[in-house]
This record gives sequence, structure tokens and C-alpha cells, in this order.
Amino acid sequence: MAAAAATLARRITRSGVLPLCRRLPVWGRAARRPPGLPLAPCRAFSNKKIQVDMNESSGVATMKFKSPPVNSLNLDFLTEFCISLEKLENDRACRGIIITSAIPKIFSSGLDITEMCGKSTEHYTEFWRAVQEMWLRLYSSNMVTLAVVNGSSPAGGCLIALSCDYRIMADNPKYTIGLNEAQLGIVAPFWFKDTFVNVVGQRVAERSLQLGSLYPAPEALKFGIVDELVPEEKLQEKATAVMAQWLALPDHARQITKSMMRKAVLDLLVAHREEDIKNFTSFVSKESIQKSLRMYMEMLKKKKS
Ligand SMILES: CCCCCCCCCCC/C=C/C(=O)SCCNC(=O)CCNC(=O)[C@H](O)C(C)(C)COP(=O)(O)OP(=O)(O)OC[C@H]1O[C@@H](n2cnc3c(N)ncnc32)[C@H](O)[C@@H]1OP(=O)(O)O
Repeated sequence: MAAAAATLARRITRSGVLPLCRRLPVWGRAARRPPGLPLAPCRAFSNKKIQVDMNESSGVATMKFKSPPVNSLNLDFLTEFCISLEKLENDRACRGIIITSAIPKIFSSGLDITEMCGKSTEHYTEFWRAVQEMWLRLYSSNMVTLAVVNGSSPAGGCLIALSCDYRIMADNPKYTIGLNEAQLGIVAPFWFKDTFVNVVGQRVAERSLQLGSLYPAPEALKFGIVDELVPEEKLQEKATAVMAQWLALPDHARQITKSMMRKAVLDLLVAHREEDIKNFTSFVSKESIQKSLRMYMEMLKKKKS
């Protein structure tokens, strides 16, 4: 596992573009399972920050974020996330993934702000490439991707949910979700924006992005950021039912349709990846941006006392 992580990290950071394997539609992966063979009911693999349980009889993997205190997306987390996605993508038995959190009340707090503060240009480059890689893999996945948002999910956490095919959120107004970058004095990059527009439409996205709005769950439902609200104790049951509904269709038709809907947005980042990294590094390296991020971190810490 450590060797695989190191290899992937090297590939992400050195070669520039990690080959996005199996991006094109896979024809009926479930149909290739040898008929009549007994299936092991469940397999699991776990890294430091993400637990994956694979149910082979349903072909559904559950990926649980378990990086306390708040599942922030640092370089190690992103690398593990990419490795887990790659493993599942290449596993013919896996047709769907449920992405959720093992940390109570938090889905993910978004990008780890400390990765964007006081670091070198090389570090910002490596970090941003990993963020891009995570999104490219998730948004282009052939599997059915279902976000079970069982806690707050600002910024990068919201991006993960938006990149899935369907979003179920716990029906709790204390949990918020949204792309709140503007509140930190930073700007959601074009592919965050495009992903958001593809889910909620231009008007809601423009207003929400300019205001950096974080929506309590009921409002998130109203604006289409999530598809359903479910009492927290019913999330698992609902996720299983929704997944079964999506998996009832032939894989190839769903996959080609998904690829058709998302291709333009994916292609844009692939074509402008290096430029996007340069924009990010020069943006976060500005003293004014560093100051905003430091103040935001201080505000988070003060809020406690
Ligand atoms: C020209 C255009 C060019 C564009 C170029 C690109 C520009 C840059 C784009 C960058 C995009 C950024 C995306 C992001 O995701 S930024 C991150 C945004 N996240 C947030 O705003 C969430 C902040 N956190 C919270 O609101 C709360 O912590 C939360 C609701 C998640 C949980 O609250 P709770 O009360 O349960 O926990 P605490 O607040 O006490 O937090 C516990 C500790 O965790 C630390 N923490 C929280 N969030 C983060 C984070 N995102 N990164 C790092 N650390 C985080 C918090 O400080 C506490 O730490 P301590 O225990 O040490 O005090």
C-alpha cells in the first residue's frame, strides 16, 4: 500500500498528467463476471485516512473518510483518495461507490488550508495537481458515484459531493454545504464553477459563488445542491435503494450518457492543466491571499474559545 501510494504520488507530481485510465465507457463490466462462480460477500481495504468496503454481491463499494478532526483534504488524503478510486475503477466487480464520512457531523471541511499557507511554489504545484487529479478521476468515473453527505461539507468537500452522480444529505439544518471560497477571500477555480453550474444551473451558481454561500441542508435541497434529504439514521438504507435504482440500468448506456454530459468540462481542465496550476500557485503566493487565509484560520481557532 505504501509503495502504491508512493508510486501514485510520484506519477501525479513528476509526469505532469496521470493517465486517466478507463475513462472511456466500459462495456457491461458486471456482465464479465464469470457466471456461476460464488462471490465473496465483502472485501475491504483501508489506508490511514479512507476506509473502503467492497460488497461483491452487489458490486458496490463504500468509501468512508476517516481523517480527524474534520476530513480536510491534504496531500496524503488526496493521494489515498486517488489510489482508492483507481483500485475500484479497475475492479470489474465494482459498479458503484458510496462516498461518506466516518467522522460525526463532518463530511469534509474541504481543502486543507494549511497546505495553501506559507509553503513553497513546488509544494503548491504538487498540492494543486493532486486536487485536480482527485476531481478528474471522480468526475470522469465509470462507476455510479453516490455522495452520502452526513455532515457539513464546505468548499472542496462540496466539490466532492457535486462531482458524484447523486447526493443524499442528512436532514439536519446544522449541516451546511456550498462553495464558500469567496468568504475566505479566494476564488473557486473554473472547474469547481463548471461542476457547480452543471448541478444547479447558472443563476444559482453565480449568486452562490459570489456570496460564498453555505446552505443549511433544507436550503441546499431547495437550490438543487443535493437531491434528497433523509433522516440521518435512514441514510444507509436510502443509499442502498438509490444505488440499486442506478445499477438496474445497463452500465454502457449510463456510462456513455455520463461521459457525454461531462466531457466538455473535463476536457477543458485536461487541456489547461498546467495553466491552472500556474494560476493557483501565483494566486495563493500573493501576500494579500496569504493574509486572508491566515486570518480565516485564526477565526476558526477563535470560534472555539
Ligand atoms: C484568477 C483565479 C485563480 C483561481 C486560483 C485558485 C484559487 C484557490 C482556490 C482554492 C479552493 C479552495 C477550496 C477549499 O476547500 S478551501 C477550505 C474551505 N473550508 C472551510 O471554509 C471550512 C472551514 N472549517 C469549518 O468551517 C469548520 O471547521 C467545520 C464546519 C468544517 C467543522 O467545525 P467544528 O466546530 O466541528 O470544528 P473546528 O472548526 O473546531 O475545526 C477543528 C480543527 O480543524 C481545523 N480546520 C477546520 N477546517 C479546516 C480546513 N479546511 N483546513 C485546515 N484545518 C481546518 C480547525 O482550525 C481546527 O483546528 P484546531 O483544532 O487546531 O483549532
